[in-house]
Amino acid sequence: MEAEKKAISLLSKLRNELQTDKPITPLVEKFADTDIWNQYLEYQQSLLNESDGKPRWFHSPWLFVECYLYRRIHEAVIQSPPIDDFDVFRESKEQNFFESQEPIMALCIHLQELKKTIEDLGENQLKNEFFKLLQISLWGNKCDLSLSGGETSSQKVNIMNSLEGLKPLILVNDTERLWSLLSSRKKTREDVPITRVDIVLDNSGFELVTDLILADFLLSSKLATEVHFYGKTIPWFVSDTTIHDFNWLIEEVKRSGHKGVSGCGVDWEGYVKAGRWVYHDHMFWTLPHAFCAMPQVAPDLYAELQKAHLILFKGDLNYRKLTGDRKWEFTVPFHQALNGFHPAPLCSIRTLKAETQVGLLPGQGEQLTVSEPHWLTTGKYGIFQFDGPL
Ligand SMILES: O=P(O)(O)OC[C@@]1(O)O[C@H](CO)[C@@H](O)[C@@H]1O
Ligand SMILES: [Mn+2]
Repeated sequence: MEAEKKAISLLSKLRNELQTDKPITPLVEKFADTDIWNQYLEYQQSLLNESDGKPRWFHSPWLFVECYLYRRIHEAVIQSPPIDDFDVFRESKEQNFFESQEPIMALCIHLQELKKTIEDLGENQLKNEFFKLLQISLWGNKCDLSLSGGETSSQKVNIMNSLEGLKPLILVNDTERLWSLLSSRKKTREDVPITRVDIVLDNSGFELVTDLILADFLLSSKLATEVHFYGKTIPWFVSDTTIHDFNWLIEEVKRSGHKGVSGCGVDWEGYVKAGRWVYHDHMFWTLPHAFCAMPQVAPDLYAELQKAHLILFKGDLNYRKLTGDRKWEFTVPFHQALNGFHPAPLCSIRTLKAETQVGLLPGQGEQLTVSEPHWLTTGKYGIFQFDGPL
């Protein structure tokens, strides 16, 4: 109880600093990333003129301040042993999973049925299934909990029946590029025995299920031979996936009373055990840096990503970090906005929840602004945006 009281008082102090626009203060508790965070704060300070004073909550770049908020929440917890490994968002993540039971069941059963005949599918049928599961993983990204302030944001209906209707909402659709990359590698499998797809995960709960279904399909269809996942090392943006969430979810799926569903859990655990699914932790994902800083800040992680043949970046926050969260013109090419970040061919799979979007056709963004002023932030629209050699 003493520890809880301490954590709560640190959190109220944090809330007060935020609400009254106090200066952003250095982190105090020694942790693996503390020095890097404090250096980044100094860097933000160095961007200001002397008369501007210190970085503050209402005046510093949103990406930095928002990441800092979640890092400070974590600091309040690690300063309060013995509850220093407590995940303050765990309950809402688990609730999201349980509230999405029906569509989860429908997806798992669909996958199990598909796998029974997958060897006999023709090229076009396989491609259609690939596109379907990609779209499910895209719309799964609607279900994050930070946009709804932690309020329930689960998936209630079976999304498979809605895909056709949602297609016009995909503003950039580079899925053909993903297909041609993976299917041409598969055709030359004898010369290229390994195809590695890396997935930089976003939210746990329903979205993670859609990502694991896609990852299972990649192996079952032989479009990939191994899938590597990246999650967060600390609780992050309410719903983001940690290793605990990843293992917990597989275990829950395995424990389902429905055979089709539990079969998925058994297969997924098997992939992990066999090393065909590999989960990686790295503190870089919970730093405030844009991804173009990765070669300097986390060269080991950059080198790991370079081993992939395709990297899928799930979600809105990853898109903001890919593009540096800048106010780009809508027509700036994605390649340019990546600002030198090209570890391997990559694709952002994201529903739009923040005001950064590049790679649109001339006039496309302006037209949307006229008809729907909030199109950038509601999560209604989505993109598959690819960058890689033609
Ligand atoms: O990365 P996700 O889960 O798709 O979305 C997270 C996110 O949309 O939630 C925040 C709103 O509170 C945004 O800053 C952030 O980009
Ligand atoms: Mn998220």
